[in-house]
Amino acid sequence: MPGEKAEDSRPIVLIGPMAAGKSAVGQALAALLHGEYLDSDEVFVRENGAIADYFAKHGEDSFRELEAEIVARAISGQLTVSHPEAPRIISLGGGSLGSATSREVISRCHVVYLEADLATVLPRIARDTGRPMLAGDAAERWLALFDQRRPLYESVAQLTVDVRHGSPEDFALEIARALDLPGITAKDGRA
Ligand SMILES: Nc1ncnc2c1ncn2[C@@H]1O[C@H](COP(=O)(O)OP(=O)(O)O)[C@@H](O)[C@H]1O
Ligand SMILES: O=C(O)C1=C[C@@H](OP(=O)(O)O)[C@@H](O)[C@H](O)C1
Ligand SMILES: [Mg+2]
Repeated sequence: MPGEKAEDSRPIVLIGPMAAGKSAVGQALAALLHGEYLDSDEVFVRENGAIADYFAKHGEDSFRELEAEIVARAISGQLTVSHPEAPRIISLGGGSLGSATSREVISRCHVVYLEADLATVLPRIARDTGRPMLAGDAAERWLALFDQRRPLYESVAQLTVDVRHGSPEDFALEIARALDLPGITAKDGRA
C-alpha cells in the first residue's frame, strides 16, 4: 500500500569495538522494536562458561572458532526462540569480524557499526571487565585493537552511528529511524 513500509525480516547486527555499547544498544533496540535480542558473547558464556576462563584454558583461536559458529547460528535463526517474524537484533563481540565466514554471513543483514573513541570507552574499561583481550594496559590494548579492526568494521557497515554522546536508548532510536523500520516515526519512535 502507498506510504506503508515494506516488511524487512533481515536481522539487525551491531558491530564495533569493545565497550562501544553493542550489548546495551542492542537491548534498547530490541525493547524499542519489541524484538528478540541475541548476543554472541551471552550465548558463548551460556554454552562454555566465562570468556576469560575459556581463554586461559583453551586460548584465543579456540574461542574464535566457537564464536564464528555462534554467529552463524544466530544469524541463521537457529538460536531464535521468539515468533519467527519478530525483529531480531544481534550484538556481536568486538573481535568477531576477524572471521571471513562471519563477515560473509552478516552481509545478508542490516549491519550497524557503533563508532566510539578511547575517551568514551575509557571509564568503561578502566576496571577489569572480564575481557581477556584488554589484559595489561587496557587503554593501550583497546587502541591497538581498534586500529587493527577499524577497516573491517568500516568495510561491512551499512550504517555508522557515532556513539560518543548519548544514551543507548538515543542510539536505538537513531538506528530505527535510519533503517526506516516499520512502526517507527521520525517524531517519537513509534508509529
Ligand atoms: N551510551 C552509553 N552511555 C553510558 N554507558 C554506556 C553506554 N553504552 C554502554 N554503556 C555501558 O558501558 C559498558 C559497556 O557496554 P556494552 O554494551 O557491554 O559494550 P559492548 O557490548 O560494545 O562491549 C556497560 O556497562 C554499559 O552499560
Ligand atoms: O574484541 C574482542 O576480541 C572481544 C570482545 C568481547 O565482546 P565485546 O565487544 O562485547 O566487549 C568478547 O567477545 C571477548 O572478550 C573478545
Ligand atoms: Mg557486548
